[in-house]
Amino acid sequence: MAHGLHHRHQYLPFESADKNKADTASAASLTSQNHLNVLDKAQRHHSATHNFSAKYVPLDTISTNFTTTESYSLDEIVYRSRSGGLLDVQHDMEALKQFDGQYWKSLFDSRVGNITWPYGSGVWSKKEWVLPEINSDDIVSAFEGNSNLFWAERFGQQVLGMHDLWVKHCGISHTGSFKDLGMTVLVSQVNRLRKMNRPLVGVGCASTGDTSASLSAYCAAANIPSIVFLPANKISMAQLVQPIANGAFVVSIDTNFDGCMKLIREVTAELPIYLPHSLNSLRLEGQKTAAIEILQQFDWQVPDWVIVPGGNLGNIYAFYKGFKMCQELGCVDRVPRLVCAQAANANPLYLHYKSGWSEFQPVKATSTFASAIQIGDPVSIDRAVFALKNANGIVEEATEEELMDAMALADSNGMFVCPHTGVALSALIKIRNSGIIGPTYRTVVVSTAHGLKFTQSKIDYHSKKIEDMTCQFANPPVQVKPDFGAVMDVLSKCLKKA
Ligand SMILES: Cc1ncc(COP(=O)(O)O)c(C=O)c1O
Ligand SMILES: N[C@@H](CCOP(=O)(O)O)C(=O)O
Repeated sequence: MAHGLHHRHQYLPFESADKNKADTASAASLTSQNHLNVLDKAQRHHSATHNFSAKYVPLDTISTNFTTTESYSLDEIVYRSRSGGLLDVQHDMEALKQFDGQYWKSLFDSRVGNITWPYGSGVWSKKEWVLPEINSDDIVSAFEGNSNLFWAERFGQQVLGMHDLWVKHCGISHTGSFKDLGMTVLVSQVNRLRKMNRPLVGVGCASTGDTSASLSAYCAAANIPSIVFLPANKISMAQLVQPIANGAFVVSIDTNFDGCMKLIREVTAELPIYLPHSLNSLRLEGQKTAAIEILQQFDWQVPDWVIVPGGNLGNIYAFYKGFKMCQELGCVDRVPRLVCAQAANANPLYLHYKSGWSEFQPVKATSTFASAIQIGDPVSIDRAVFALKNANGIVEEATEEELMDAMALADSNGMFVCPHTGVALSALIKIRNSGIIGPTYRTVVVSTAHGLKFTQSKIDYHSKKIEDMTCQFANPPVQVKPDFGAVMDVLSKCLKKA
């Protein structure tokens, strides 16, 4: 039950007597007295009406510390500030600061593995920092998050001479990508708005394949219509079939992602269809929990570097925001340095960084095996720049050959990563080779989608069918006759090589 996709209250309400029993049971498994105190405090605190809240404010009021009275309730349907800039979700930090860092750390830790609705989700276990005011009954969740932080011991040592390298597998998730972390928040809020009789007939996105998969799954679970605009022939078959299977209205358009994005923005300006992109900062509230989760998984020790592949550029900001909130609320004392990694064929942020952050120029993104980040005009560019400037960040790029080799190397060391993770790993290889990342630095590479969504790229690589690519780590299967002698021959050759 804990791992199904739920939108109804399938667990007992927090205040009920049975819930108290459930809490007593889970509390019994907690070892420290401190945890018991925190659970107790949290329970009292939740039974009383808490005063945690959040609202939309213009992003530039945060990035420039400029004070303004412009703000919007999260129950409003608004994507842009009055001046046309991006919005951000701002939490009432004073209310959150009434509890110290130790309280929050213990509270979040106590909810890991809990089946109490909705806290078993890695996102909703941090509900107070995500969407504090939503009623748990309105939440649509697949108990997303709590993803594996993999110690890439062999890859780290053999390829990079590093012993403290980790891969955060955000793609091992309900629909196979990190988008689930944000989509549970967005679709839950849409569910709430529809219950409030807001005129929303559905939710509609443009997509390179992962946002659409996630949107259609969460909408289907909550019986909310979803519409997806996909660039024709530019996404993997596995990604294409996801929204089709989940009953979305799928429109294939003969353009690229940027063209689809422009169209969906025009359509949502005309029709009561909600826009679920990272342009909509609600999504990032869920995505930021991956950063908090990394800190939890390191027992609240801050890693030195975190490397994130970037496309529409919401996620790099979400990571910054998660780390920053932990610092501001006393859970940790600093934020890690961030790297945003782009495919060289879709590298507007990289070019902007290399120009010393002079005026941003979109690019025409060309075909890349990292198809989900084939984006030339990212909607969250301002967020990304803000995050990188404040996290002493770096932007790096990877050619097709570099990203495919890095993906193949990671796979040959026991992972099965997507090409976007290949982009991040290849950025790491470059930064490590330049000496900026030293051998002992604790480094986390964020893996954003499941490798099984991108098998065609692996098939092309291992069959050495890619034009102008050596495919140096290809491992094609050996064809053998159905004959014992022939099989023994190939085996003895293979064993000699080992
Ligand atoms: C698998 C995958 N990795 C990375 C990204 C980049 O994330 P963002 O658009 O938030 O930069 C995306 C989507 O753009 C994606 O689908
Ligand atoms: N990779 C994304 C592109 C859209 O990004 P979003 O985070 O703004 O929705 C996708 O899968 O569509």
